[in-house]
Amino acid sequence: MAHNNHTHLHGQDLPKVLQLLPNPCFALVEANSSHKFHFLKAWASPLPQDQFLETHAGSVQVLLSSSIGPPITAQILHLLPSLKLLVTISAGLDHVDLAECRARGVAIASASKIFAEDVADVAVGLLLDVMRNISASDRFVRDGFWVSKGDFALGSKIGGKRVGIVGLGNIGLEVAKRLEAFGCNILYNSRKKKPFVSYHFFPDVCELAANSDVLVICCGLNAQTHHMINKKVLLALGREGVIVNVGRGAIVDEKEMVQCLLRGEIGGAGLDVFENEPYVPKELFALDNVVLSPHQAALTPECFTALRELVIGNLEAFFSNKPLPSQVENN
Ligand SMILES: O=CC(=O)O
Repeated sequence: MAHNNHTHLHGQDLPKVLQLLPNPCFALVEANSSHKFHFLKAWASPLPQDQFLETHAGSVQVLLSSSIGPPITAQILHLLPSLKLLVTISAGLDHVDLAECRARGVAIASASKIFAEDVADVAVGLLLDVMRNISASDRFVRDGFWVSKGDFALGSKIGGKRVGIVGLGNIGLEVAKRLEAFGCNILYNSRKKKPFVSYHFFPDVCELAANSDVLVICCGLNAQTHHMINKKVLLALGREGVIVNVGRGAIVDEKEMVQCLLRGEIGGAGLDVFENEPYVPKELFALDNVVLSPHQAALTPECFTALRELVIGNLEAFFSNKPLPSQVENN
């Protein structure tokens, strides 16, 4: 095809990066690197997605994705036989068919290192809030009850509490570091014992719950962790026990958790993630021992800037055959 628009021709010649859906973070990436990469937007094409992918099947080596929106399925990967790299702007990988990526030799770069500190801050914030009644106290004061009713219910001390971290990855380690400074005793459950930490390891999550005052869920969602925090684990955590979830909603059996909270079988919950977002079980709205947050633990402007740089770094590394800055293991 003859091109007389030089800039346009130049753009077409740049390495291609595919996006299936619009995303504010992809827009930031593009704003800073449109001179280096040609961003193909399936969502902006009049063609149906499958047809758009077929049109570019031979040339697309990189796909940008996020955990919001439709998953990266075997069917999508099948339509992209030249794909070599999936860059996801999430820490979680539960939206990706990892086995299919493995089978096709598609490398994955994620954002888990970037989000770890911010997510850990929110995990600790939720823990403090539930245990010291911060949000509930705020409502108490605003509603004028300090004047009309007097004292508010006591919270419990943070120092000395046994905190069981489920998933000692980037996020879990940051949670542990922060809560150690509060004087908590850190325990954990993970796929494998970590040789580089001295925290007590529990191979069984139910045992961990039975030995913890608080469980902080920091692991990824996969077939093994789906509903891993079931009724048995919740009952083992016990009447005073608090659950904090900054992983994925479906790691906890949400229906059982709601029942346990309603029956007083666990002490409280601080939740940034839910099974059916953005829908939150309504029963939770009336509970003062529950703190709710709209899956925003990772969302800070600082994080977005770092994320933009990380994505561009991965794209540059890939197209110049260098090691990827944030490749994840997919064995
Ligand atoms: O939930 C957010 C993420 O996985 O990054």
